[in-house]
Amino acid sequence: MMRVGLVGWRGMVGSVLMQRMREERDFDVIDPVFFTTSQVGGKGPEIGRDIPALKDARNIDELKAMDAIISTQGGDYTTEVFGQLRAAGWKGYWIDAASTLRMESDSVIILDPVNQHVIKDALANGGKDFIGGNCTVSLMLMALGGLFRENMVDWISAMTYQAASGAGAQNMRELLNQMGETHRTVSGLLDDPASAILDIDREVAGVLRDDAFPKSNFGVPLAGSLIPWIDKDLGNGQSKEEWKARAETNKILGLHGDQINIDGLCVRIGAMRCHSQALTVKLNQDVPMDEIESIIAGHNAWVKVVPNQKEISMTDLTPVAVTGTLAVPVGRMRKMYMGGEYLSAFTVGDQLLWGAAEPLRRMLRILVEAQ
Ligand SMILES: NC(=O)C1=CN([C@@H]2O[C@H](COP(=O)(O)OP(=O)(O)OC[C@H]3O[C@@H](n4cnc5c(N)ncnc54)[C@H](OP(=O)(O)O)[C@@H]3O)[C@@H](O)[C@H]2O)C=CC1
Ligand SMILES: N[C@@H](CC(=O)OP(=O)(O)O)C(=O)O
Repeated sequence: MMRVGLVGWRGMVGSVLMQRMREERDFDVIDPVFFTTSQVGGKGPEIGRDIPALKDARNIDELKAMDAIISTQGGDYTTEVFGQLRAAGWKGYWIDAASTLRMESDSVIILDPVNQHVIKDALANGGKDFIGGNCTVSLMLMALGGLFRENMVDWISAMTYQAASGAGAQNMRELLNQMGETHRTVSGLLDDPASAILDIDREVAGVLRDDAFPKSNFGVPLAGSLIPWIDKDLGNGQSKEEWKARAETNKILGLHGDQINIDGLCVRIGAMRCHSQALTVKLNQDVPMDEIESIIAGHNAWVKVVPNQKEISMTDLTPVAVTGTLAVPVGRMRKMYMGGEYLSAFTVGDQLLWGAAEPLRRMLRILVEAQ
């Protein structure tokens, strides 16, 4: 059995990974070794059998004994350890959720329902570094994979509505604290049916703008508001999150020279762990809607076409409907006034599942099956 080192398993992405690996009985087909940066000698996660005490995630000799390592520990850890490991002659497979190595020429960005061919080619050519994609990009490709497979996409504009979880566990907590604090301020007025809504609104605006409002993680209020910037400022008017859409999509699809243009605006909203995106797709040709829907629906087992009707869009095409599931609904699809080649679509996906953990465990399965 492959000896697989797991680093970052108790973090938020790592915990979702552990849950999925237990559900899919992945631990039955590997020999797992759990690492930590802070609790060496401590107890690892429950996987249904005895496992050794936690090993030191900075001990290169211990890491070198692994056939594969999955890291959900974060980019700083990857930066610190990966180079040392390779320099020490380690030839194992490195599977990582962090963005650090994504655009390296030796790396493949993994999303096997979309790019199994790219992954298989890399393995056949001795590829060892398999990196999970940006959550927003992976979820967009899971939704529209059929259009890409049929080479129907000319360009896409993506307007995103990204959940607090993308910023980390502390940010999810902060969002809830912000919601609670906001409600607390006006709960007396809310209880009084005779109170004026504009008085309530004034109180809410006051608390959101108060210096004491809990915002140390986001820097600004997210509850009752939004944040129209995610990740670094690239200095050209674009955020790094926006830059990833084109760069990563083309790499995932194995296209060279950024053949497909994708650009847009990335916005943080007060959802917990589902990212949503409003997409304008410029098709290469005017294809009838029923054909488009069947191409999209037939691409993978998780994408679900939601009819473009009010009721079902409100129930099935939301973060609340999708959270904690692998389903990737795509709906609000119609041709736009601009012409038959312009398709509008809206999609939602759990950014901790397909957006982070799921592609990693599936890559491990691909490696196990290739043994
Ligand atoms: N959040 C996201 O949406 C996405 C994140 N990623 C990548 O995954 C990386 C990890 O993200 P995320 O899982 O959110 O990070 P977390 O902060 O939840 O966990 C990272 C590490 O922090 C340590 N840690 C310290 N205190 C605690 C605690 N109280 N509970 C749990 N862990 C603790 C653990 O390491 P130890 O056991 O060694 O102390 C853990 O593995 C990111 O840096 C990013 O590179 C990728 C895609 C999406
Ligand atoms: N930046 C994403 C989360 C993330 O971790 O992205 P990346 O893996 O590309 O750094 C978000 O904030 O929603």
